[in-house]
Amino acid sequence: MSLVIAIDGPAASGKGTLARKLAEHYGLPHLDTGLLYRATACALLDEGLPLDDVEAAVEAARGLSLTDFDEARLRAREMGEAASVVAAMPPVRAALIDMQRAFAARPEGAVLDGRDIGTVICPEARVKIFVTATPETRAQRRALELASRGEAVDYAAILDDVRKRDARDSERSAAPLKAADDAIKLDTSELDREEVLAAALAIVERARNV
Ligand SMILES: Nc1ncnc2c1ncn2[C@@H]1O[C@H](COP(=O)(O)OP(=O)(O)O)[C@@H](O)[C@H]1O
Ligand SMILES: Nc1ccn([C@@H]2O[C@H](COP(=O)(O)OP(=O)(O)O)[C@@H](O)[C@H]2O)c(=O)n1
Repeated sequence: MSLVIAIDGPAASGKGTLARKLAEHYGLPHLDTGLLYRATACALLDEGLPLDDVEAAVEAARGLSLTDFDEARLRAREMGEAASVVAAMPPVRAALIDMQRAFAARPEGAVLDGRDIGTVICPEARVKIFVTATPETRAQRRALELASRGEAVDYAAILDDVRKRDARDSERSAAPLKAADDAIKLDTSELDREEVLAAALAIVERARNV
């Protein structure tokens, strides 16, 4: 049986890092679904269009190619903000569903991370993990990440971004950020990357052996 692992959680909780490590461990393909929303927003910004231009956003979403992302650019601070604006529009989410489900349907399985993987994209996933950490921890991690990429960082502004994005992602009506009822919560505030991986592997192995 194929192994689909759904990882969800708020901004900078460590979803992507964990998803990458799990994918490597199990030899599965990984899709960071946040990049889809970031790339959609980026296409609008590049064309000088407003982020609330639904038609243009849907067209940009439909035209995305999974192998064609400029990650360095997409992971810039302002793209996270812009992504959460386009991600609140139901037609944009609808335009991205098939691509994500097709990825998850690969015969060997897949690891996907985002906000709605366990709830909407892969409700039948064998393993669902909801990764959390305090806003302060997440802001600190994101500040370190952006600084290491050469972005000027202001911890207070990043904490403010994290809080605003949590609110926007949780309060929207379309696929809001929330743990699926059958997701296992993993608080990473006090754990380093290896400890998070070890805890997640224990969760996956338990789920596989049920
Ligand atoms: N357990 C951890 N402890 C410390 N730093 C972490 C941990 N997990 C991830 N990070 C770092 O925090 C930043 C955000 O992690 P990332 O996996 O990109 O989060 P997300 O995908 O949830 O936005 C990255 O720089 C990553 O290396
Ligand atoms: N499955 C997903 C993934 C991301 N998103 C949106 O895209 C934005 C950027 O997602 P991301 O996962 O790249 O952001 P970080 O958690 O890495 O900061 C989020 O704030 C969400 O608004 C979403 O709505 N659904």
